[in-house]
Amino acid sequence: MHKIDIQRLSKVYQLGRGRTMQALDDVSLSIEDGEFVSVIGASGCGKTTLLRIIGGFEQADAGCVQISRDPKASGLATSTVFQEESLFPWLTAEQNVGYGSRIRGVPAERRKALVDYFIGKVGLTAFRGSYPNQLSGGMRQRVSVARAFANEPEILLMDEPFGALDEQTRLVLQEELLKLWSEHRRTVVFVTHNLDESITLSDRIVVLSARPGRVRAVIPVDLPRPRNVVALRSDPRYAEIYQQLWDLLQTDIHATA
Ligand SMILES: Nc1ncnc2c1ncn2[C@@H]1O[C@H](COP(=O)(O)OP(=O)(O)OP(=O)(O)O)[C@@H](O)[C@H]1O
Repeated sequence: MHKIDIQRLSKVYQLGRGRTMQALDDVSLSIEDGEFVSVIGASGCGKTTLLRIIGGFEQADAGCVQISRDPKASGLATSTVFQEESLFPWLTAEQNVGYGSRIRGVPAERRKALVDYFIGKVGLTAFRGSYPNQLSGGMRQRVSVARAFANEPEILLMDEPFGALDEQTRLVLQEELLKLWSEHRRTVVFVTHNLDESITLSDRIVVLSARPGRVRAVIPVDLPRPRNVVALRSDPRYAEIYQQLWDLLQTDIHATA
């Protein structure tokens, strides 16, 4: 049984006055338990829409998404990390990280252990009492990642979580995410515009066509793990995959630029 089974998904947005916008067309995709899958494609091809439908934030017009739940799991089915800052500004870093488990009624002792652990894992123990506006952009995204893991979800949905960060911070956060993911295997669906990021992180990369998004190709990333986010780039296989992605994308990118 697949962890996520997406079958013949289509989405049409109603824009008013009878106008419509088809974002996705007949998208089918299966994602395995514990797999890290990235979704790339030209701007506006429906990547976020796909993620939002998987997360239950948006309804499909046709097709369906089936998530196979683990009967032993106590956490959420999905937890989402957005590109834009989604922390509660009136809560400290640790309160943000613990928010989901508090709402789920996780006992205080377990909640504290989860918060301590994940705040530590993203290197923010010294800043646990700081409010979001007292943290840098990179630190805020670390809090968002820690919060998502602390929700103990079966599936992590990540929508360009590092898109607004500078290159060095992005690399550091990619490395931290890879470490967290290898220690706490979750199924991850990761939307990005960044080809390097998709290769560095993923087991497979789903390339969507320009709008309406259709699955153009699914590229396996057969690079060994654990991966060093910088050293990986000198692997000849990395360059081959990059070229393959670029060849698939460039017609769409020229058409939509
Ligand atoms: N709520 C909405 N109402 C109407 N149209 C929408 C809505 N959300 C998205 N769209 C349109 O659907 C299409 C797909 O949008 P989506 O955000 O899923 O694409 P994307 O691939 O994530 O884009 P980007 O890479 O630029 O972030 C776009 O043309 C967008 O304008």
